Amino acid sequence: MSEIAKKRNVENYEESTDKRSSESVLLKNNQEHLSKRQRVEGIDNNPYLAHRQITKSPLDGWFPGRTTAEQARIAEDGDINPFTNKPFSKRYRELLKARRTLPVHAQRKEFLDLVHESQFVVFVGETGSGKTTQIPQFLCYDILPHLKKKQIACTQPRRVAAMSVAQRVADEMDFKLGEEVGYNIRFEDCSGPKTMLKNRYY
Ligand SMILES: Nc1ncnc2c1ncn2[C@@H]1O[C@H](COP(=O)(O)OP(=O)(O)OP(=O)(O)O)[C@@H](O)[C@H]1O
Repeated sequence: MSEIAKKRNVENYEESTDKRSSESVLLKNNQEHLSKRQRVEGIDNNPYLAHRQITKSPLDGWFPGRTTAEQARIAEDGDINPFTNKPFSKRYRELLKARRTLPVHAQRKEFLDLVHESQFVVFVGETGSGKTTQIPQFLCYDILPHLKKKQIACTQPRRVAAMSVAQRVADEMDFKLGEEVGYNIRFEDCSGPKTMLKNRYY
């Protein structure tokens, strides 16, 4: 091989390694855009598939109406809101911590067992124990109404209660009021096509 040809080969080699190393930086950067979850899971680890945004829902493998308190606890503690597929906010985590101290949370398993085996359940609890704000959320995580466009209806004794409870539940579930959680009072309907939990006063 002549000296010139040798030199050209070396140049080509250097050029191609440079190209490869810049490609790998590019891929590395692309990977940084992936969520932590996608990076951890091997299936999504292929940077060439990053554009497909393959994400597993925290509700995968759940049977509506046959869920457990433990499944709900894990989903509530997760990174992603299973109803919106958006990351949970800091405010959500603060509210969740407070909610977990409410008496109804200690009986979530018992409540779900009763709901699964009965057509009607009469649930009695102390004032402030969490009946109004927590029970509808337990049902959302059990029935998964959004999957079949169902809606959980909660009747309220007053207009203001319907609005304020809806706002509180929307905050606790990390939703925007009027989207997944809404209310309906006479002449005012604050809900939308995604609404799965509605507080009503007539
Ligand atoms: N809008 C709100 N802002 C702050 N805290 C709230 C709000 N709504 C409810 N809470 C708190 O959440 C907890 C549970 O309230 P919730 O209304 O679910 O209880 P409850 O068992 O239905 O009470 P009641 O029998 O009086 O209706 C209570 O400690 C209450 O103070």
